[in-house]
Amino acid sequence: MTSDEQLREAGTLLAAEAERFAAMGWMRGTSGNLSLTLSRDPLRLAVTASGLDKGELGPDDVVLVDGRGELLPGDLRGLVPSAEAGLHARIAAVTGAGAAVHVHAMAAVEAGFHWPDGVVLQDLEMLKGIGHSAHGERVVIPVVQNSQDMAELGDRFEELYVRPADGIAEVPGLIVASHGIYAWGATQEDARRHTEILEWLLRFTVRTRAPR
Ligand SMILES: CSC[C@@H](O)[C@@H](O)C(=O)COP(=O)(O)O
Ligand SMILES: [Zn+2]
Repeated sequence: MTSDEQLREAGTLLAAEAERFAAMGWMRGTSGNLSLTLSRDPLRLAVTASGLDKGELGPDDVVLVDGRGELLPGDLRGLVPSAEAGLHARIAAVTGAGAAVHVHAMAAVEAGFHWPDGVVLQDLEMLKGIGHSAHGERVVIPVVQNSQDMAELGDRFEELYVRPADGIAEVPGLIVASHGIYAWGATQEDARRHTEILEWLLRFTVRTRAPR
């Protein structure tokens, strides 16, 4: 069972994370959302509430959702789960992530615009920060078309997701075209690191390789 106390603890953590991402300009206004996986069986996530200024969240601005991103009954506070809670839940279910971050970082949106079939990264030291080799490995950040239907977006994500195998790590990120990026990890610190490093990699790639 997930207690009110656990939810508040998650809220405290996610509010601090959101403030950090907002300060970087990646969660402008109400954009972006965050989740923590609180239990696996059944799948339960703490997810930021919808429509709030993500730079000003407090410990109570999270809700508990199920494996489809739906609000658990019994929460009478009138908060609505993030419109994208369903994709957070799918990412947690498919990848086993303990935390997921979604931001509208411009570099990710630009990269998705230039390379709608996936953004190829290679021979960059920062690739080590997402668990890949700095040399000689071709890493593709998948890009899916945007949708307002989270089940559809989840299916598009699953079609492209490659599980870790043969000593090769997963790619812990997904670009949603004309929208933003998701990144995840075992812990909130891992999800944050992946978000920040992916943003760097994408910004560098757009600056150096995008057609002008
Ligand atoms: C300007 S925010 C657009 C939203 O539809 C969405 O993409 C988003 O990132 C935030 O939605 P939210 O429901 O507040 O979690
Ligand atoms: Zn969004």
